[in-house]
Amino acid sequence: MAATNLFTPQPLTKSAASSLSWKQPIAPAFSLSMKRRLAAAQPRRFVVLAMENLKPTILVAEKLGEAGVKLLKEFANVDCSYNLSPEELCTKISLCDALIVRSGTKVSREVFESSGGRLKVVGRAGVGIDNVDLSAATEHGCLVVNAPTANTVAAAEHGIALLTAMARNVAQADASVKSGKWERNKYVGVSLVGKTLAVMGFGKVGSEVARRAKGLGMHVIAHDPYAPADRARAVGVELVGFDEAISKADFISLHMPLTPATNKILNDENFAKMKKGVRIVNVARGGVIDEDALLRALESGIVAQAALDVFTKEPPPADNKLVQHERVTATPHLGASTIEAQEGVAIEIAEAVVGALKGELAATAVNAPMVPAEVLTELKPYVELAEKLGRLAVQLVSGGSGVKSIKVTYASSRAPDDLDTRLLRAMITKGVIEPISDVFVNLVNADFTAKQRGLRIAEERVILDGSPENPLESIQVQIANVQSKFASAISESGDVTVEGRVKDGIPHLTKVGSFGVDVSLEGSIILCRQVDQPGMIGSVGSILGEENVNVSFMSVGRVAPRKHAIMAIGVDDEPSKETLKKIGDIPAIEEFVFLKL
Ligand SMILES: NC(=O)c1ccc[n+]([C@@H]2O[C@H](COP(=O)([O-])OP(=O)(O)OC[C@H]3O[C@@H](n4cnc5c(N)ncnc54)[C@H](O)[C@@H]3O)[C@@H](O)[C@H]2O)c1
Ligand SMILES: O=C(O)[C@H](O)COP(=O)(O)O
Repeated sequence: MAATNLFTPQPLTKSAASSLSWKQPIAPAFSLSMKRRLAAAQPRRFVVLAMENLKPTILVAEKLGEAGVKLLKEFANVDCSYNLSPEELCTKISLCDALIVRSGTKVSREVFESSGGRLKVVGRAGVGIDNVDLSAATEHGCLVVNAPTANTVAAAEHGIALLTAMARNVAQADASVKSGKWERNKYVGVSLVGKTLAVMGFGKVGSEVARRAKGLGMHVIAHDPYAPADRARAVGVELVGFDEAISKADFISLHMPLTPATNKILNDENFAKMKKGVRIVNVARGGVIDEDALLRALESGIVAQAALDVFTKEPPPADNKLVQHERVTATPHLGASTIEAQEGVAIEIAEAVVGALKGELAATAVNAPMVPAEVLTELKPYVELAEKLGRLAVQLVSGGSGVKSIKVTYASSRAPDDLDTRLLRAMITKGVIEPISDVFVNLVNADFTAKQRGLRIAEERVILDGSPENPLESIQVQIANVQSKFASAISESGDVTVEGRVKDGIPHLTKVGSFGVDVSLEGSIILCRQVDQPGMIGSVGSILGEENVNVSFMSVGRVAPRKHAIMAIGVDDEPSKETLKKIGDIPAIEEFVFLKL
């Protein structure tokens, strides 16, 4: 079975994409067979150029460590273009399959819109993804991945560097000495030992800062509404409420992401709650501090000093009053800038982007479910089954019926917690939406697209007795409140119903309406309802045979002998209209439908 590519996103046009299967890795699928064909047919120079063009293109818009660029080049054409204006980025992006940025590039909605559907992955070479419009990425089915771990230590070390440098006026004293002065009394500092440090945001960087600050003899408390208390306890840190943290602290170090909830979280109201003479370090994001309020707090003496690596606008304007302030130490967003961190980040993001372009699920996906590789391997045939059932169900609906409500029933012997259905739901959504629209659906945009189209998908689990060896016994897809072009597809519940299961790793259709069938879901399917009588299989088979349509499978499901039956015929080729008409003209056939998988 081909590798499952869960991220194959929107090619430029749907017709151009029809040859590209959801399950084919983007570049390798092209390159292997196409390269061989080109090599056989074309002069050598042309072949090289053609092969280059078949590789995906990755735009690296900010400086990335060499090791990462090298990794990217093994897989793709890499365009390293730094300092692009927003307009230049929008122009270039339509030629790129992936984009890699750091914090200096705004990946706005316009970027996704300008990509014309070609952009499949945005890689953020670092942690903070506040410079990427995640909603726009999701709406465009574009995966966003980041490199969340490789710069943690660098950021924590920079936080500690700023803390100690600020307390001892290192930057100010250095500038003074360089200007020829010797001001020993002016730059008397404060000690850290025994002082209380409030770490705001006890995640990766925050906990590393806490660990180091404890080593400096500080009393460390932390505030993080989402951090587990045992993780804090393990570092010897007490988790406290926001007000308690900021009011008890001699030093405050910020380590939370910039979100609507943390935007300007240090504002006039909260500065007023702080101890007079508090010192503040920010290596998180400029936006978590109201910079005007900080200036006022510095002027009023509430804040004695601040050390800032990040600013609301980067770079800050040259006359920025905070940067110019005597009691502020400023660095140009250097938290992640060590040789070691940049090499690590570059490799981490290159691997994530290449993996995503190959269709692998990224462990650092920001806007898609992260599914462990072993779960994905196990679910692979069920993922295929889910998409095909969606595709079949929607093709059974009469035009104009308006598909609005889908019920999916998963029958499994596993406990509900052991079955992650997000992938399956996404693929059913893809199967249902794609045949009836121009929208391309993937794991990233499936839920969004369903919601946007007013499509409700209800999921139900049926827990079976038996061995939980397989993740699922069957998947049933029902579309409610619709007419069917094949009346027998309506089950007793009144819904268009199809059900399938995986047998020996191959998806099978096992039920249509209330009729049991058994056809492997490969190629296409003809469904006929007939009066159950001898010779039917032969009649249909010979019409198809005369037209050279290869039959892969046939199965008959009936309510009772000599009553109604459903014949499901798997075909490798699409029969002509005339052939289908001849089948329809067989007197015992009451209705039939041709369904493409
Ligand atoms: N200056 C730099 O170069 C640099 C380098 C690395 C990271 N960063 C920034 O540092 C921050 C932390 O990075 P990280 O890798 O530790 O991320 P992380 O996700 O591991 O940790 C962030 C923590 O903040 C917590 N949090 C969320 N909302 C909060 C709130 N309202 N109040 C308190 N805590 C809250 C989260 O629960 C989480 O534990 C991010 O903003 C990141 O962009 C900056
Ligand atoms: O969020 C991050 O990873 C840091 O802010 C680093 O940003 P940078 O990659 O622009 O240095």
